[in-house]
Amino acid sequence: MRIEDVYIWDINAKWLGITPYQLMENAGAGVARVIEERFGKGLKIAVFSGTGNNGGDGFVTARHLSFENEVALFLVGDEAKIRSEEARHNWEILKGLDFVEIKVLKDSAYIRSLDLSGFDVIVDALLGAGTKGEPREPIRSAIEKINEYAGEVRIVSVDLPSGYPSKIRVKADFAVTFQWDKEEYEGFERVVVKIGYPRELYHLVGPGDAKFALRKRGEHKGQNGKLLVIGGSEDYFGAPYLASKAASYLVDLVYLAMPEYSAKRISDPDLILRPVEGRDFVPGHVDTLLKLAEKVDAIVIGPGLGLSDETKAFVREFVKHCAKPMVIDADGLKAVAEDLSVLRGKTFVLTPHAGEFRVLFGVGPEGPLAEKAELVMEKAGEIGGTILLKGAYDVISDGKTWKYNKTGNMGMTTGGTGDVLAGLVGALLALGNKPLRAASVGAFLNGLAGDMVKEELGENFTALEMAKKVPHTVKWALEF
Ligand SMILES: NC(=O)C1=CN([C@@H]2O[C@H](COP(=O)(O)OP(=O)(O)OC[C@H]3O[C@@H](n4cnc5c(N)ncnc54)[C@H](O)[C@@H]3O)[C@@H](O)[C@H]2O)[C@H](O)CC1
Ligand SMILES: [K+]
Repeated sequence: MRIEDVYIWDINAKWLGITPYQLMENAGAGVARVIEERFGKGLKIAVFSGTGNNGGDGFVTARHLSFENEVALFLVGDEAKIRSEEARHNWEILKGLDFVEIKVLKDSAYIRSLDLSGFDVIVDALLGAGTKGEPREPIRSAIEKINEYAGEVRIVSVDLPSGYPSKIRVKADFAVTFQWDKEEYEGFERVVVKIGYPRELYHLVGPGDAKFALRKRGEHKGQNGKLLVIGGSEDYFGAPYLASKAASYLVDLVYLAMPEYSAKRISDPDLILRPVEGRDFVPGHVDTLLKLAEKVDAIVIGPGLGLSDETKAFVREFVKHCAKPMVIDADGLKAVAEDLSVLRGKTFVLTPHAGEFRVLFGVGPEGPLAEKAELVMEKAGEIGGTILLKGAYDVISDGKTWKYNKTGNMGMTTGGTGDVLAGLVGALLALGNKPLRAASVGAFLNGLAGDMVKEELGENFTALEMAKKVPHTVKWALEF
């Protein structure tokens, strides 16, 4: 688990109803418990808090320890800077108490004059996962003051030694960190305490994943992703249009390559049409499209292509020579199913439903979620890419880990919802997301769009209404 996961878990935990207040209470209670287990009670304890949530954990720790210990709480910084609601809430509680001595320290010189020799334990809750760069004043002086007592006073850090990973960090006996050890933490002893997360958070896709996936890269035109959608045939033009329309809300430019015969049916100013001659895609179109592919960040290939041998040969030839991240969907899946070797060395997401999964791998995904996940993970590992298995719960795996998505509803069995999904996954790839996150968040937003449309129109809706809901799903996720 990485620090980024902490923020995704906190947001997804809130989505499940586990509030940041509960997490902070459990974090502070956990630190207090470990301190009393290790050092006993009736102690003189100094808690140093910063103005972030690490400091917030310190406020809770101070309150819990004050029940059977003498506690002094030093806030280092301006209390007006205490940012989060949960940290402020715990600060207000502390200020309302009488047995905890509180000092607000803003002046580095004063901090450097402190005498901490009378304390048995110092709790370091100055900086945590939100640290950026070397510790700045007055936090820096507090770190150096605490370090004067390393070896003679017990020093316990909350989450990580403040200042880490810079060299100017608290010399802690150990850190009490939360829920799991983090990959980035090393060089100091950690004690892990749980703070109330359910195991589902390892796998369930939520607004936390979406927030990280939707961070816009630059604000300049054309930096926020370019996507090429390849689809359509003599009989179908709706599918590639739906994929393109949905994607156009997330990326700057969407090129839509279709046979000219059906391209005539599309007139949407948001899309850049790139018709190719004829009625269906054939191998002769590969070079033209590979040239077009050089201009974009990701590709969706498959919606509405049709299943003629020529078209399937076109798909395999294109995939074999394409160097960009690809979503292979719908008829494109049946084309590559005939020769999976074209996927070797590629970056891709396959988006099969159960039937297409069976065509691809000769086995149907049955049974409970965990069994399906194992199968999807095994097949994704075998083909070296990411698979998004669509279903009541979508299951996504890159062969190393797996995710599942619960958004969506039965109204989405209507045609075209898979095209919207393929467009969203392609757009998220084009925004620079890795395939696992692009596929997971694509499934999440697609289902959310379906849920929002159902809210409005009931269960009879079209995929076009879903595509038009995409901006609302993005807004909801970013504001969550
Ligand atoms: N799920 C969990 O693990 C939980 C963790 N909790 C605690 O939350 C902190 C992370 O809180 P956050 O507010 O994001 O950041 P910090 O408190 O670490 O610091 C931000 C704070 O400090 C200022 N700051 C940042 N860098 C510097 C610097 N180099 N010098 C000086 N000041 C700096 C910044 O301006 C902010 O004011 C995590 O570590 C856990 O302790 C939750 O409480 C419970 C769930
Ligand atoms: K800390």
